[in-house]
Order: sequence, then C-alpha cells, then structure tokens
Amino acid sequence: MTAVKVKKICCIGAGYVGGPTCAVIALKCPHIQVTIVDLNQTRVDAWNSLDYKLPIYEPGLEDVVRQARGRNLFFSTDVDKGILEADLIFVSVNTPTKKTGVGAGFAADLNYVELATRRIAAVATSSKIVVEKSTVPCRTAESMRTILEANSKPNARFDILSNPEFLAEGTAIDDLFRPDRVLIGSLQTPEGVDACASLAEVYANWVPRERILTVGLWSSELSKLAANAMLAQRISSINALSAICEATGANIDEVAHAIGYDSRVGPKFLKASVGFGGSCFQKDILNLVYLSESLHLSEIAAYWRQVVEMNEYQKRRFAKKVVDTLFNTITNKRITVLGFAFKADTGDTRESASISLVRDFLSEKAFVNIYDPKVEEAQIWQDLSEAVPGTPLEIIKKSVTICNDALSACTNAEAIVVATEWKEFRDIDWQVVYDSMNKPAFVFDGRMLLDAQKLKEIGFNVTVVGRGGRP
Ligand SMILES: NC(=O)C1=CN([C@@H]2O[C@H](COP(=O)(O)OP(=O)(O)OC[C@H]3O[C@@H](n4cnc5c(N)ncnc54)[C@H](O)[C@@H]3O)[C@@H](O)[C@H]2O)C=CC1
Ligand SMILES: O=C(O)[C@H]1O[C@H](OP(=O)(O)OP(=O)(O)OC[C@H]2O[C@@H](n3ccc(=O)[nH]c3=O)[C@H](O)[C@@H]2O)[C@H](O)[C@@H](O)[C@@H]1O
Repeated sequence: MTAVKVKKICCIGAGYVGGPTCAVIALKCPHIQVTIVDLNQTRVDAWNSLDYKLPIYEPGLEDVVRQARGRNLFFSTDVDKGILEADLIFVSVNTPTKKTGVGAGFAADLNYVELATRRIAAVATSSKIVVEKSTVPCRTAESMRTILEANSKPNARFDILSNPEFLAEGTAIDDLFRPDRVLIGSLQTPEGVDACASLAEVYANWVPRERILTVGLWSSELSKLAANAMLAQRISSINALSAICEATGANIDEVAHAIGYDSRVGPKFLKASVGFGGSCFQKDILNLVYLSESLHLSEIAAYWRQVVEMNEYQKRRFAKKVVDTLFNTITNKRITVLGFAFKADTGDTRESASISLVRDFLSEKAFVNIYDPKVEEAQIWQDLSEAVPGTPLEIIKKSVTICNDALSACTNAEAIVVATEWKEFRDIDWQVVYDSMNKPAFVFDGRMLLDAQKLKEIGFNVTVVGRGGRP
C-alpha cells in the first residue's frame, strides 16, 4: 500500500471550523479542489455572496475566501456530489451538548456526525479517507467505521482519521496559517498509517513537518477534549484566585504575571475575566465528565465538573457585585453592557458571559442597554429569549435596548459593565461618557481592559475583576 495523493477534498459542514479550515487548505494547496458543503442554504449563499458578506466574522477570512473562491474553493448545498467526487472527506458538523434523553446536559449529541457518516456510506462509490474534524467523544471513530462498513457500496473502502481542530475564534486564520501543531490520529494498521500520511501531505504544504503530530486514533480524540479541559481549567483557576484578590487587596494581574513567569506554568491564558464563554469549553468538559461517568470514574468526573461550576460561580459573582455596589438594588436602574460576543474579534455569542449577566440584571428588574460592534441584533434577541424562558420576547424588549454605538448605550446609565474585551471600548472618550451618565457613575470592568486610574480621575467609581477594594 502507498499513501493516496489527495486531489479533491469535501468538507461536510460550513460552520466556524469547516469554513475557515478548508478555505485555508484551498488557499495553501492550489492543486487540490476543495468543496465545502452544508445543508443550510442561507449559510452557503452567504459564503458564495458576491459582496463577501460571509456568514461568520473572522479577521483575515474574507481575504482568504477572495483569493481561493471560484479557483479551487467552492461552497455548495450538493452534499452528495461533494462526497462522490472527493478522495478525502472532512466531517466538520456541530456536536452540541445533548438536550434530552440519555446523558442530557452532558453528552455530545452525535446525531449530526452519524447522519453525515450515513450519507457518506450511502453515496460513495469509491474508497475515501474520512476525517473526523468535529470534536467527539473518545472512540467515536469506531462507531463511524461500523456505520460505514455496514452500509458501504462494493468497491468503497473507508479509512477513518481523527484530526481535531485547535483554532480559536477571532484568531482562526492566524492559528490555521501557523498552528502550534496539527494532530492526526489513525489506526496503526498499514492502511491507517497510509491514510494518515495522505492527510499529513496536505498540511505539509504550509505546516512544518515537525509540527504535524501523528498518534493513535483514541489518543487523538481524547487529546482534543483534554486540551480544551486544561485551557478552561487555567481560566477557572485564575478566576478562583481573582475572588481571593478582590477580598484581600491583591491584584490578579500581578499574581498572574508572577505565576506565569515560571516557565513550567507560562504566561498565556491566565487572564481573569467575567467567565469563559464560547461554544466549546463548557460542552467539551461536560463531554469529558460524561465519558468519565460512563467509565465509572466518578472522582474524575467531579474534578472536571468543578471547572464549569467555578465558571458559573464567576459569572454569578460578577453580577452580584454590580448589584451590591449599586447600593443593593438595581431595580429600574439602567445598566449598560458593553460587548455581547464571548470574546473580542468574533460575532459569536455562544455561551457568552454577557448572556448570563443580562439575564441576572433582568431578574433584578433593571433596564439594560447592550452594544456590541459585531453581534447582529437578531442574535441578541434570540439569545435573550432562550436565556429567559417563559418570558415573551415582547416583554424582554420593554427592558432591553440594543444600541448602535457605545456612547449612546452609555447615555443616562447608572453603571457600565465591560463584558467583552473589544479594543474600541478602551478608546471611547470616557469623559464624554461620564458627562452623559447619572451620578454616581459606576464602571465594572470584567476584562481588565480599561485604564482604571484614568477613569477614577474623571470621577467614575471603578470596580475591576480581580482587584481588591481594600488598600
Ligand atoms: N467553533 C470553534 O471555534 C471550534 C469548534 N470545534 C468543533 O468543530 C465542530 C463544528 O463546530 P462549528 O463549526 O463551530 O459548528 P457550526 O454549527 O458553526 O457548523 C456546523 C455546520 O454543519 C452543518 N451540518 C450539520 N449536519 C450536516 C449534514 N449532515 N450535512 C451537511 N451539513 C451539516 C450545519 O448546518 C452547520 O452549518 C464541533 O464539533 C466543534 O466542537 C473545534 C474547534 C474550534
Ligand atoms: O475547541 C474549540 O472550540 C476551541 O476552544 C478555544 O477557542 P475559543 O473558545 O474560540 O476562544 P478562546 O480564546 O479559547 O477563549 C475562550 C473563552 O475564554 C476566555 N478567556 C480566554 C483566555 C484567558 O486568559 N481568559 C479568559 O477568560 C475568552 O474570553 C473566551 O470567553 C480554544 O482556545 C481552541 O484551541 C479550541 O480549538
């Protein structure tokens, strides 16, 4: 056996991962035809839009799509054609947390992965390398192989690889251009090793060989869950320390700097915040919790669950701090929330801490103004109606105003909460903001973004996450 040279790639799922990942493959490998397919017509239309109004905001993405689209990069809803033509197929569909049934609230919903796998088996008439790109529980590749083998047509053989994605939103294009590593898991059979070599060859067009790690299938699947769990654990650890800082007068920035100087710890990912968000950290940890429970490792499950519980605590603690500081009531007061995305440089709001904050403020009967530079208004309404179940959107709209700019969002407010670290919030004319607010004017910086000293000099009452009130 020798490794197949990949000529045509199909990616099933044109979302935050499939879109940018395969657009970059197309850019870097002009000799490979890349077709990204999705069942969602609106999404595909947006990827194909003449004015490049792409379905996701990601710095640098438009430029990549402009260069490759129509050359060797195509977006389509014709899933079957994409499968038929490809030698290698990425499965990059969503794997959300299950909402009902066995494992509800913890386990990954693998329905989309299974449907895509069944479609590949039903349509393929020749051999394919099938690559798990979605984040999945350990040993999912085995279920995929069973489904493919049980339903395959004559002449169609399948090799399954695991190739988890480590990009972070907001820096996806940079992460894809210069990944810390590319991980490929395969069975250690001659066919598995060949398939692994075929995919490695694709990445080697721009990723240095020493950064392409090849491991066993199950290690690869577990490494993805483990990487996210350990990253999230760092944030929960620093956020746990931020509470101690606030109570003692220590400064979390200084503490993080001091710890991070130890080369064994390292300085990255130690920024205290109002709580982590995003579509994956919570989902993947809960997935790990479920996996541990199903392996009868209840202590391990409890250990990882605590990372998520600490995050929930941090979000609640921050909202409570706002209420406590505003003389124990925010009823009928106007609170401005700056930032609704789960981090800067993305329009994604999945699991954003802002959603929990606004929900808590509404439960205290406050009025809330929201401004975010990238999040669509419709998305905010959808998130809020899901966050406050049982309350009709019309009622929510009586208490919430979505604003077009930061300045108007802050006018007549009692307090401002910085929930996302958008750089433009730092550059606001804070004197003008102060003049437009009710007094005393409060700022709660949940991202350590602002120049607190300058704000205090203007007259603001400033609270920063992880900074103590005691001298
Ligand atoms: N969002 C992120 O930054 C990262 C996500 N991941 C993982 O990647 C996977 C995908 O995540 P996202 O791209 O964020 O999800 P997404 O929800 O943005 O995109 C998934 C897409 O798959 C499509 N789809 C679902 N079933 C399909 C089918 N049978 N045929 C064709 N299209 C189908 C959906 O219509 C949707 O457009 C998840 O497992 C996630 O955990 C991994 C690393 C980073
Ligand atoms: O599997 C995934 O989906 C991805 O999840 C994260 O990426 P992402 O969620 O896009 O963004 P991060 O930069 O990790 O930020 C996650 C959350 O943690 C918060 N955060 C991050 C770092 C930090 O020091 N402090 C902190 O509060 C961010 O504000 C954000 O709310 C991982 O960083 C990626 O490697 C992974 O591929």
